[in-house]
Amino acid sequence: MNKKSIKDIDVKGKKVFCRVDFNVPMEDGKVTDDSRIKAAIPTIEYLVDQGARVILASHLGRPKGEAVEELRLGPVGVRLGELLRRDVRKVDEVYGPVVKQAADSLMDGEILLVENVRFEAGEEKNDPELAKEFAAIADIYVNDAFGAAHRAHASTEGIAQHLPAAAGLLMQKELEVLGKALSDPARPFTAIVGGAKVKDKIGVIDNLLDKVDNLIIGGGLAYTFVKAQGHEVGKSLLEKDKLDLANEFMQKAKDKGVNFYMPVDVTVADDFSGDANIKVVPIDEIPSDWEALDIGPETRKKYQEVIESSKLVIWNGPMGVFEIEAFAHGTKAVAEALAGADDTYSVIGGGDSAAAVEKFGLAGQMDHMSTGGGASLEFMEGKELPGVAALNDK
Ligand SMILES: Nc1ncnc2c1ncn2[C@@H]1O[C@H](COP(=O)(O)OP(=O)(O)OP(=O)(O)O)[C@@H](O)[C@H]1O
Ligand SMILES: O=C(O)[C@H](O)COP(=O)(O)O
Repeated sequence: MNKKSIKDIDVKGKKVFCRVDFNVPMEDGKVTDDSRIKAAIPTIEYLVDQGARVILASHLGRPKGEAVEELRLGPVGVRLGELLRRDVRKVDEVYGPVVKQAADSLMDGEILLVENVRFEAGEEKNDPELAKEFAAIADIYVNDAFGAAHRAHASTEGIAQHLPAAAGLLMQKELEVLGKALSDPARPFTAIVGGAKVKDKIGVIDNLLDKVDNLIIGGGLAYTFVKAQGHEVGKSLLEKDKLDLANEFMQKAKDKGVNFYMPVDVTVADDFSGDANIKVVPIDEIPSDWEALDIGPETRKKYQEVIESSKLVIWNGPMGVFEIEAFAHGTKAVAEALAGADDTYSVIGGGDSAAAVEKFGLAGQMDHMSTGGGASLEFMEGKELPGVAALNDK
């Protein structure tokens, strides 16, 4: 990584404004998945151990510039305190005199959590005045919020213009793992791209076709490719305006010598529900009034073989409607193959694939689970992330 990390700077006794991504799911005022909080702990502990005065800031949800009671960071602070086994002071303001006073009264190694930065309209507008307010309470800026690094907001980008700015340990790890995968991958290198729509994955497929040995397609987006190959897809998801693009991608794969894997059989249903009638059919026999909601057993087997023979796999997007048990087999088979393949380095590109892996209880067996959904997607598209670009070069 060519950006400064917290290990390159002296933080002792300094007030460090540390942007984290604590955008976690909550229910009834309790955090229901704390993986993103856990992922930030190494940076927070490092700062504490070095004697920094730590000011943590995060967004939660999309409150659109005003205070929303359910999106306060109180429960997040409580969970963080439990995980760290330390006091985490929490203020109910994002910036201003109360926050400044709390920050100034921190002793070395103490931690303060400010309120949800998206309660301020200036956050998402990257308002320079808000960025200056953030900078005014600290000596150093650390960005550990990889999940929000694709956003050019006041606490992810603007503030870095006013303070020495370095990456946290999570940010550093995400950039190193994803960066190495794209620039110097172990081979055979396989990408698995699934999810709902081709539209959302155009940049990723295009960029990965320049780099991978194998590209596996699954999920709802597969059926636009299936149709482009001349098969009927019934009521399956189809983006008619992306048929030419699907053909272009398949041609590009051929030109580049990339093995392009598509479903050979699918689970179809007569309704989008767990109670629907379902059956497995070959890919060229999808009935006109049925919908393909998962890859079939032959496809699972083939995809598992490709995974097992790969040295590196990047996975983004589920293979089917994994939220419904009957259509979760394909996604589960991919997750299990990645978990079981000891010689395969597995990178899960955040978002729904990460949620699926968590749901199957296989997270601990993956080599790298990205904490970024949109951010890892943009990274895989080859885009520069503003929250990274703004940090100081080494
Ligand atoms: N065959 C299918 N038909 C309809 N929907 C599908 C199908 N396969 C997968 N999906 C749905 O696609 C959704 C995930 O798509 P999306 O593109 O949002 O995922 P992602 O890229 O993993 O996530 P994120 O955008 O959060 O990173 C899931 O809710 C899943 O149910
Ligand atoms: O959950 C995420 O992907 C990040 O926290 C970014 O959230 P956002 O999409 O609301 O900017």
